[in-house]
Amino acid sequence: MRIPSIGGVILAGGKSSRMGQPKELLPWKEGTLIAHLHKELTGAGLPCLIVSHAPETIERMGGMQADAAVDVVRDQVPSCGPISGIVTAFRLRSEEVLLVLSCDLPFVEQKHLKKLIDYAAQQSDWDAVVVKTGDRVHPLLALYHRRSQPYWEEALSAGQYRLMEVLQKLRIVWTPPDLLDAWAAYNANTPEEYRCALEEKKKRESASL
Ligand SMILES: Nc1nc2c(ncn2[C@@H]2O[C@H](COP(=O)(O)OP(=O)(O)OP(=O)(O)O)[C@@H](O)[C@H]2O)c(=O)[nH]1
Repeated sequence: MRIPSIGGVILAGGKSSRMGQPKELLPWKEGTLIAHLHKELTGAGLPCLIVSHAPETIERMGGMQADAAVDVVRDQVPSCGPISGIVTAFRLRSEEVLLVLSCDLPFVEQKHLKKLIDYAAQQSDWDAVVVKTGDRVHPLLALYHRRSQPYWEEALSAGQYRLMEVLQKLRIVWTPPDLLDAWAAYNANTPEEYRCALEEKKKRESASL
């Protein structure tokens, strides 16, 4: 399916209660997790929208490249979980397709995003292309077509905030389990998972010396 335009979206409006501090602002590489994701999205040639509960903090602390385009906005309907962010992004952006990322993906790189986009372009008639690694699905590492917007809007108005329930209504293409490796979709939700990501990063750095 030809994809005329794609916008990148990072959801960073969660409570981070398991992490105990805002996950998106954890140190990562030369900056923060969110700056890393912003860099990978813009590196893949996509404009970037960040939907956050604390836009001022992100603009101040994110360490994002000053020259790259980024919009940081608040949820239009706050406190309803990732669906709030997805609806806000569809309302504010005009692209046909949104590449939606959670803010806690330390190992996502532009090569993964490009693979996902290339794969999606080869598929037809989808509302969503969602990453699957092994038997795990990753609805916040996914492409959503503007055709899916009414389903997100409807869920938000109905107070039904579970991503998987919306997904059940969409025409979904799941990526083949080997398109992206499990590390690419690894989420750091807890201090333990963040430590584990830091160890993996160190291993990779020493392997590349
Ligand atoms: N814009 C926006 N993003 C959200 C909201 N809730 C969660 N997210 C984002 O959605 C992604 C997945 O969120 P979770 O990890 O399930 O939830 P969380 O609230 O961040 O973390 P926990 O409190 O530990 O569950 C993260 O990138 C969150 O920042 C919200 O209300 N608005």
